[in-house]
Amino acid sequence: MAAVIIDGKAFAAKVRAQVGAAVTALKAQGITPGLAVVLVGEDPASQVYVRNKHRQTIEVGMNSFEHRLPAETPEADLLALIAQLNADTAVDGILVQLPLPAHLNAELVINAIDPTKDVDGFHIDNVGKLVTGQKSMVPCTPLGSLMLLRDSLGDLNGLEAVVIGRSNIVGKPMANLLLQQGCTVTIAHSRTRDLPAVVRRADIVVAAVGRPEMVKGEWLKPGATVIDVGINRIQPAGADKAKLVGDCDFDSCAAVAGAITPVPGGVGPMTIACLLANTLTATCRRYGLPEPVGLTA
Ligand SMILES: NC(=O)C1=CN([C@@H]2O[C@H](COP(=O)(O)OP(=O)(O)OC[C@H]3O[C@@H](n4cnc5c(N)ncnc54)[C@H](OP(=O)(O)O)[C@@H]3O)[C@@H](O)[C@H]2O)C=CC1
Ligand SMILES: Nc1nc(=O)c2c([nH]1)NC[C@@H]1CN(c3ccc(C(=O)N[C@@H](CCC(=O)O)C(=O)O)cc3)C=[N+]21
Ligand SMILES: [Mg+2]
Repeated sequence: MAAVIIDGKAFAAKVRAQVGAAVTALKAQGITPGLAVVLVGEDPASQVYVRNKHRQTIEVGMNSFEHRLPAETPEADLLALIAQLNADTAVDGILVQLPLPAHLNAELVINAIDPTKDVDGFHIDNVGKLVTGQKSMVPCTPLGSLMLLRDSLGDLNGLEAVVIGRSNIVGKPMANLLLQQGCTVTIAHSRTRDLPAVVRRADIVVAAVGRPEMVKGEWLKPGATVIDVGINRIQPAGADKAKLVGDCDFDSCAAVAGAITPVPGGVGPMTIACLLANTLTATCRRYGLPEPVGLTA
């Protein structure tokens, strides 16, 4: 049996429609949510994401504020911009695109953001709240991945989950969310011994590695649900155009999995949809309004 292909692009469109409807209702009360995105430097991939975020922010009816700074921007200037955005009443959400140029201390910069406006959920206050089960802003990629898993599988209690990757932006928050959902969670990484054997026990595999097509179908338990977070641009031999692939070898995995997200069209679109959902959530909390249903963890 071939796997169900999880349509993240379609799911993300539904999330954005729900966000858009909520924004329309807020605007009728005189509130327009605003998202500020800060991009330092000229990384081409980052430019594409920032452009997509801007377009989709406008499409759901929010205000979008873009701040593009030169690669050599001094840290003090970036911190001053963040202080200004923290104080700006038109700004409900702030995202600083990562990675930052090497001379900037990303940890310091992220922790300078007002945690209630930290729509990436990377501020240490939000990380601590997520780990201890307090209400927080949840990182967009893990939140979007969880929405897809709950839609595919329903109740996740008792399931074996293996998260490959232990980064602060994907692997660790994903593992914490799955733990909260009642999964038995294993976090694998570059030091893991016998990764195929670890992956084989999983009902849920989340691959966030950054290695093109690394996870093979033979590693999977038949029927497993596979969330492929990886975004890798590769140059296939003989082809003239670069191609986007995930961290999973799609064809061999789809032959064994029960369900799998494609790349593109899987987790990527959910990440941006959840960024908008988090901006809406931040706005509702700020005004003491009820939070949107189904858009938080
Ligand atoms: N779809 C989306 O919206 C998003 C996609 N991404 C993509 O997800 C992927 C992961 O991103 P990110 O978490 O930032 O990446 P990082 O490079 O920060 O982390 C990668 C993790 O994978 C582990 N790893 C590397 N090689 C191996 C290996 N051979 N076996 C097992 N584990 C390994 C590393 O282990 P160790 O810690 O030991 O070094 C590390 O924990 C990338 O492809 C990125 O482009 C990222 C963000 C959003
Ligand atoms: N502060 C911060 N927050 C982030 O959330 C953040 C970041 N920095 N830095 C970079 C990563 C990466 N990321 C993606 C978002 C959307 C797609 C996406 O929409 N992907 C499309 C394809 C897009 C394409 O063609 O390149 C898809 O998978 O279908 C991918 C990757 C967010 N990130
Ligand atoms: Mg406003």
